[in-house]
Amino acid sequence: MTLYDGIICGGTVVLSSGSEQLDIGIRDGKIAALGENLAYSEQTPVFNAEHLTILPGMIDAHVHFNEPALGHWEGFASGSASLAAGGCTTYLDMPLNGVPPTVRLSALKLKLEAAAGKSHVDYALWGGLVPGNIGQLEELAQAGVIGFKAFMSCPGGEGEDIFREVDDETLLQGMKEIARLGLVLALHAESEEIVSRLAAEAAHQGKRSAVDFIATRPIAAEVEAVERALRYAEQTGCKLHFVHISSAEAVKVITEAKANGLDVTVETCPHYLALTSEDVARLGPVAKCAPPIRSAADQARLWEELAAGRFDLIASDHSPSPAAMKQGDFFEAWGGISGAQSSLELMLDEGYLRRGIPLTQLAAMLSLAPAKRFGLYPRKGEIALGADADLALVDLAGGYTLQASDLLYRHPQSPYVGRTFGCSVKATFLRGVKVYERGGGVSHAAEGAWIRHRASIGGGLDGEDE
Ligand SMILES: NC(=O)N[C@H]1NC(=O)NC1=O
Ligand SMILES: [Zn+2]
Ligand SMILES: [Zn+2]
Repeated sequence: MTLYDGIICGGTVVLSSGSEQLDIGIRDGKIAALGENLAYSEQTPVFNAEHLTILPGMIDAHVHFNEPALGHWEGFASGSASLAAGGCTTYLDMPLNGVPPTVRLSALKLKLEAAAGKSHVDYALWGGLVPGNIGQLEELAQAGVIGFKAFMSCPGGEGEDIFREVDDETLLQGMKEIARLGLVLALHAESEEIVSRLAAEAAHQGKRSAVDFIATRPIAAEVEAVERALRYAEQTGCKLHFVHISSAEAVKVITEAKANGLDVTVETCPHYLALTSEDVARLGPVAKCAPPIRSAADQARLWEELAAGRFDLIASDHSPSPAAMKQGDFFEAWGGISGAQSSLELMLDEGYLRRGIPLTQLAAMLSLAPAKRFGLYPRKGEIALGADADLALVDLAGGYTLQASDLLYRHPQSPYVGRTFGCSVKATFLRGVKVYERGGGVSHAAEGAWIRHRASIGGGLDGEDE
């Protein structure tokens, strides 16, 4: 009889080819068997997943966990616990808003030290492209960052050693270097010229409301930045990934660039799909982010783009701050939404239950595409023989209303508190080990490991990658 370390029985398993009712046999943290009525011994631990749907664990390509230095905003322990509770098994931590930002090798080492032994799920790290650090990119790539991130508009934050937006020359030369290194450049695409001018005008006119803030960051600012970056990509051959795209207009431009042969991918976030500008006005700064959340009509067009398959991936852009910074004047408040724990449930609720978008299509955006784009595939990204047994077990009929006390963030704030979901994550498995079960919470052990970009294994830095 085949021996397994564990079996998950009777769930509806979302494969890349469609959903099937299958047992999953796990050995050495990997998926060792997928089949009906797998045979196992009396000693084998069994998790009964009848009535549950099993998706590949989400890979959240975009979180800000703030360590080193700003662990009181969010940390690896609390942030990763919230992800585990939300069905996410791997995350990609952005090179900001911790201090120092991950823009040189010494900072990457500090980031790794801050993360070691604290994460409940696996993680990979982004490096940053900022003015003056092009000479540092190669070392970061060799050490195993999964790509680089740059801001085309001011990222906010205060202090000396903080992440800064790129000027056009840095962007162009940085793209040349990143093309040479063969990695992807992720871009926050908003035109600094447009948004800073509009913000100054609004301040001058005493405009302070949520609606005023949204008007300072128009869709045109996103489209202009996207178009400029695509021109540079054409010149340099650099692979691009547009993070948190908020408008169908920008998607259209990116789709055309893909058709012209550019290697470019596009992400959106659940908040652009689940909230509208009216919600932002009602909720206040807890729903402030950049680019801002747009009108109901704009949101409907985003869903059309998503249903048509024109978004490559979905990520949370979890960018929290202490509660005091998410209150008061809308323009002064921190820009960033806490959403890490709710991404998968929001996409299943709004995408599958309400709009009938197939589970396989959602899983492709939530897991497979990020794994492929950022060098984690085939180890991660889908439920397949030989892959890590990273799984989200979901009850698609098990609705609930989110309470602040459900949130595992460092600061339990979220624009989704009070929202009723039609489904819920019941359990999360990381490399075959149950790390979360609804009602029982997140396991004490923090066994999440650093995963380096596949192409860098054997490169510069001694890591924990197995
Ligand atoms: N600095 C930072 O995390 N900014 C993020 N927050 C947000 O709302 N958009 C971002 O890019
Ligand atoms: Zn951003
Ligand atoms: Zn971000």
